[in-house]
Amino acid sequence: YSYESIESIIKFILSRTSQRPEIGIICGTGMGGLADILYEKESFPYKEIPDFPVSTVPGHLGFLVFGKLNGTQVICMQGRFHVYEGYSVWKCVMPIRVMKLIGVRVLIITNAAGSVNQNFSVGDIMLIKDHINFSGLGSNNPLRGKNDDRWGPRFSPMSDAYDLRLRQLVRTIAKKLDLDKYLKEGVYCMIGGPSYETVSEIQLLKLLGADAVGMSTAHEVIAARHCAIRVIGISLITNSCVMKHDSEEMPANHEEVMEVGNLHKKDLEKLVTEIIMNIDTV
Ligand SMILES: O=P(O)(O)O[C@H]1O[C@H](CO)[C@@H](O)[C@H]1O
Ligand code: HPA
Repeated sequence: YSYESIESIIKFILSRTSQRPEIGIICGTGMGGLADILYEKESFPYKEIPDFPVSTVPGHLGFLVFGKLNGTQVICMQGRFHVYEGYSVWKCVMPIRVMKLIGVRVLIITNAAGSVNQNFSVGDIMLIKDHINFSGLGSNNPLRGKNDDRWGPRFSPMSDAYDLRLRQLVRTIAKKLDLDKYLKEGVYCMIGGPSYETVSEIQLLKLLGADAVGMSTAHEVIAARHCAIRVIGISLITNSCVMKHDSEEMPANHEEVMEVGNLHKKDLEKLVTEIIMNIDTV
């Protein structure tokens, strides 16, 4: 997508809504209900937006939702794009650039993830402090190809990808909401999927310093940071990864991932609502 092609998508969308949000949300698997915290909603099915990919994964509805929360305008992706769906990585992150041109300054990225850290439990919320972009380390990076400086520089730093002050805000809010017992902080590892990891792969990720694993987010964060959007990353721990060979533990499965997403939707809604209401303080 050229800069100009994103501009024409923007033209299509903005001619259909008067809302101009500065805060974005990406809903993880089973967390599409996060859009329910908004009122005066205007929803656009992805399939009706020119040049937009469509959602193909259960638990990802496929709507771009504009709405308000306590007077603050928000844009929400009810459904994200994964590389394993067959989309190129640059195509998966295209909506981030759409958000940028709409005026988004802060993006709250949520996902469902398996725990690698054995101190984490299902239902915990992991505030992402860093990521390991497993496939991106090879060369499957969303910024690969000709750089357009209107988005950002050729070489983009990532050592400060997960905004420190916003993380402090999330910690404070979690305490206030009495969610701090569920709040963990750690490193998210993005793998390509769609197969879940083998036991040896999980052991490898653990050695590398990963606390949770999933098949999304890192590429989105890279695209967001490239165009100077500040990022909050939140993983809901939906399953414990099997760490030992020949164990009787239940293997990862998408039904469980979606179910846990739904089960803890209220906690996430409370957290995200409070974040949005306080974001201007940082
Ligand atoms: O990262 P999100 O989209 O939340 O979903 C996670 O859950 C799915 C696997 O169950 C994968 O898509 C994985 O990335
Ligand atoms: N592995 C990879 N992706 C996931 C998992 C997992 O265990 N759970 C949710 N998304």
